[in-house]
Amino acid sequence: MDQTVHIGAIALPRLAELLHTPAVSQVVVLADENTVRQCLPLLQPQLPAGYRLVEMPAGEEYKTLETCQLLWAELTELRADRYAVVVNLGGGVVTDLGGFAAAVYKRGVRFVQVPTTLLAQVDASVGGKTGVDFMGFKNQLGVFQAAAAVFIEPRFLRTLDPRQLKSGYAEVVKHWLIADADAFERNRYVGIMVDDWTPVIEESVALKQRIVEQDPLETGLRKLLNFGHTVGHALESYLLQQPGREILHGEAVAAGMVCEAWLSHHKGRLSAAELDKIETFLFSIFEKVQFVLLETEAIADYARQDKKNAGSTINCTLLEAIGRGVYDQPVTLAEIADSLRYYHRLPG
Ligand SMILES: NC(=O)c1ccc[n+]([C@@H]2O[C@H](COP(=O)([O-])OP(=O)(O)OC[C@H]3O[C@@H](n4cnc5c(N)ncnc54)[C@H](O)[C@@H]3O)[C@@H](O)[C@H]2O)c1
Ligand SMILES: O=C(O)C(=O)C[C@@H](O)[C@H](O)[C@H](O)COP(=O)(O)O
Ligand SMILES: [Zn+2]
Repeated sequence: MDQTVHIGAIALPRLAELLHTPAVSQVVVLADENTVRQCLPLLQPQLPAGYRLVEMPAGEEYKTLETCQLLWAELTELRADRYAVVVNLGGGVVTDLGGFAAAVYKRGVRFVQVPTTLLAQVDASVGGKTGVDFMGFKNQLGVFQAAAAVFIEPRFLRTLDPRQLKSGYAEVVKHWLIADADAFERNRYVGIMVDDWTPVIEESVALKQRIVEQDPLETGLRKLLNFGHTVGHALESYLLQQPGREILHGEAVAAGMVCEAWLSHHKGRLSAAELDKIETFLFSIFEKVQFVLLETEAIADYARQDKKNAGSTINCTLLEAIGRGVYDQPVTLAEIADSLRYYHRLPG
């Protein structure tokens, strides 16, 4: 998967070059209610006159097929052809949904990603996974489709809520844990008090791209990028169904990484000392996700829909060491529930 990623002050001018060519018939910007207010003003000078804006409500609960229809209706009313370009301006919800909707409209129009959260800049906008949630399961419908290009402007992060910044940081930590022990060591005393995110974004994107290039369709190696997500998605999916118990994707992944680090230790792969190091670090940044013991089975049950599974075998990505992930490791539903009980017992 060949995907050009522009990072820094050069990004938005490069996007303008792409959009101001005769090969582009129409430009449709998809943004959510917050990125329209907070991010569109920075992007606007780079857009051609006559672009159309589609505004969607913000939040994971709107990452649905129904919301895709807003974009499909606008494209259809515009009679947009295959030379149209969809510009996804927002966090991972907008980039996942907008990428999917563009990939399906007339069997595919080009889209570009302009990620505005840390999570979308270090992870969601890169690598071509697009999709929406369905029947309570995360990213249940989707396609692998590379964006025409990705334009990352770290200045967007200036208006981002600190809780959202932390959520994105979980995916950065995930990248270190699966493939970069040195970065974990260098950064574990820094935390999220970062002035300029550019180097962190550059390193994370490069690491993700190295993996995606080798396995764009997730037949093997790419499953490393799913560390923390077997349990993380189960927790996120479960809590999203519970009114008033909102959880952010990165918060669920952080909890999932603790559980899956424990599973790695339980399976004899990861040392107790490294498990402790990971836990200590994650709890220095993330608050504990709250659930009651009675809920563990119901949460674990969501893992039966994980996309890495083969038949009834739940395949998890585990760690052999900090910086060394290993994929396709079978775990049982009972072990997943045990990992949640372990997490529940931890102080915090
Ligand atoms: N495709 C992938 O590879 C991939 C990778 C990781 C996560 N994801 C998906 O990404 C989604 C989470 O993305 P997210 O954390 O960006 O959430 P999000 O898109 O919901 O954005 C978080 C919130 O921040 C607001 N916002 C966005 N940019 C802002 C800015 N610059 N200033 C102020 N507010 C801003 C949004 O309106 C929203 O309310 C999940 O659905 C997850 O499954 C996909
Ligand atoms: O890019 C990937 O591959 C990932 O797994 C990145 C994850 O951080 C991301 O949350 C992804 O959307 C998960 O995909 P899914 O296939 O488990 O739905
Ligand atoms: Zn993720």
